[in-house]
Amino acid sequence: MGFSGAVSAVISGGVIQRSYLSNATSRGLPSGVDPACSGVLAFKDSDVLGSRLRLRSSRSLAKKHSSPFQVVCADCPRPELENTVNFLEAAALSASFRTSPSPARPLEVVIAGAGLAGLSTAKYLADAGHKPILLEARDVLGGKVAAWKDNDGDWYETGLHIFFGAYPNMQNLFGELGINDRLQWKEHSMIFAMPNKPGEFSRFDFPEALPAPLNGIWAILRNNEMLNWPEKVQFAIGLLPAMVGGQSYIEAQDGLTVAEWMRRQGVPDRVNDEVFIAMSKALNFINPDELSMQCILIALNRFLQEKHGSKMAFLDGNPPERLCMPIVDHIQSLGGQVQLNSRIQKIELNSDKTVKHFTLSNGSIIRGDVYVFATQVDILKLLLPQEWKEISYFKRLEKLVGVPVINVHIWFDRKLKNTYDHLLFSRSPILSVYADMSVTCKEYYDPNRSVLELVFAPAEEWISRSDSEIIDATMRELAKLFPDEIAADQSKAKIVKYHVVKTPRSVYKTVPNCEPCRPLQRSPIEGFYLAGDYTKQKYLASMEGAVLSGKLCAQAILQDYELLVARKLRNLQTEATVASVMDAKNIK
Ligand SMILES: Cc1cc2nc3c(=O)[nH]c(=O)nc-3n(C[C@H](O)[C@H](O)[C@H](O)COP(=O)(O)OP(=O)(O)OC[C@H]3O[C@@H](n4cnc5c(N)ncnc54)[C@H](O)[C@@H]3O)c2cc1C
Repeated sequence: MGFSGAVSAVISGGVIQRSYLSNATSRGLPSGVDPACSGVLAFKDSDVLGSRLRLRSSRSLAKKHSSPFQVVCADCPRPELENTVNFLEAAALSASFRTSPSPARPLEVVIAGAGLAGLSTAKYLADAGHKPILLEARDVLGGKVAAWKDNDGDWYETGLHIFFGAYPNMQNLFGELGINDRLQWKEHSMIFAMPNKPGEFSRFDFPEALPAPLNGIWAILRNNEMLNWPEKVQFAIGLLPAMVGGQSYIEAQDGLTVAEWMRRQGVPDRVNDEVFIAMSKALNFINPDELSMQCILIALNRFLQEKHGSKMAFLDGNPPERLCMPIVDHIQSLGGQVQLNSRIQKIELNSDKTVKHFTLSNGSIIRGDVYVFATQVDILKLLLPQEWKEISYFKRLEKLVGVPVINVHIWFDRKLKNTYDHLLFSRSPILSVYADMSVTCKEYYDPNRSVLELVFAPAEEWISRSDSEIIDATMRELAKLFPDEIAADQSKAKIVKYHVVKTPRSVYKTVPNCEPCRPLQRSPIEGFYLAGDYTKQKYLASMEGAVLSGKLCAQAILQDYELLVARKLRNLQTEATVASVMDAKNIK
């Protein structure tokens, strides 16, 4: 795909000063633009006009960012980058860290948890000239994207992870780290198994030639195997208020489950059964009778508004090495620290309820100027100091509870044929999505045997059962998906080995009325911040949400810089006074 046109915007002092539309400058930056502080976005020729209009209409987003920054949307051969305000905003936010004036007194920021949110917080703070100290409890990076190598050298993961076109902050991060080529983009389709026709699949194919939302509408209209015409029409009518009401309508649906919303809108049950059970399980590992409708509407909005929103990519290998390590290298190259096996056991407080220090499980004490908790919400709740528990900001966290999920890997003795180089929606009552990783992922590629990675959900009833029970149940479902190749008793394909990874508390369970309980990254405790996919950000509990939450957390710390430096100086003064009093009294 060639890009010969470029759109550039110079944003300074929080306002877009100039925007450029020029073929002549497409290979270079327009004059007056500092290359060191350019965020990168790509625009196709055909989209340039639309992009320019969007740039104009996006002035308001520039005002959100306090520090002056520039964004250059230059030539870039990345079809996955979409010309939307979301991408511009993501690039702008990234650029604001790199271009913020270097701090006279860099802050030492202690961050608990090296999942994507903690890594992102540390990365962007380091970009802004501060000193993150990232502490991870386990001996592996990545949290919910963690993975391990078994004795044969094969990797197994916490979860089968898909990167969507509608992940602007994630794609920006890949770009900033220079690892774009590690995203393996698949054809723009969604592929569902057909439970009533074992071994068959039904596809939603998004045509490249059409812009959003027409490509999505086309994909839905062209599929006649899952929904018939009257069902499609009734669903479209049900969705009309969302189309007209926009964001405020979407937010107002947080009080309803998907199933309740469908009934209220007169959408036939079959639409729920055919499409939304699979979608609910893929989004939050639960069924539509539990999931908040807001979650579905946010996903639909992103998938339908952005041309490549629902386009999917697999990482080309294991996430700790292929994604997390480059972030760590970046942090360390800027003077930050990352320590594994460093579990925070206690948050110790000063008399004014601010954080005095973190105590690790090995007894060591870690002090900083600022403290961030980027652990799962369930861990934060366990470690909350008694003195904070009645503060409403923390009290509201009670409603946020991690949902159980299980990730299953099965290595077979042969190459299975009834599969695609793509993510597949199993539409099984106990399985969600799956993929043959020996086909979809470069590092796991194997020409002779298949490696199925499957998300087992809902997992509430299964989480405490044995691995062999889980594998037996999985095999019974796989026999329906591969009727010619797999039998539950292994009389067809044989299992060479398997791994079962249970996560009893994964992403927060997005039941109705959770949204008001999601905390902002800035807490009411001076010098204490939160990051994590469960914190307030406009994406769901996802990798994109985790990365964005880290950026927002770093942004809040930068905004509070003066206050935090004043606090640091006060603390230094107090320590000096205590030391001199002790000296005077000759106390050791
Ligand atoms: C099975 C599965 C499939 C998924 N599929 C997708 C997908 O396809 N696409 C997508 O976008 N998202 C997916 N997700 C969700 C995604 O993985 C998460 O939203 C995201 O990784 C969360 O990142 P986080 O940093 O907020 O939290 P976490 O990854 O949970 O990170 C928290 C970190 O804190 C550490 N920690 C905990 N306690 C302490 C302590 N006391 N001291 C120090 N450190 C501590 C933990 O070890 C962990 O490393 C999936 C998740 C699962 C489980």
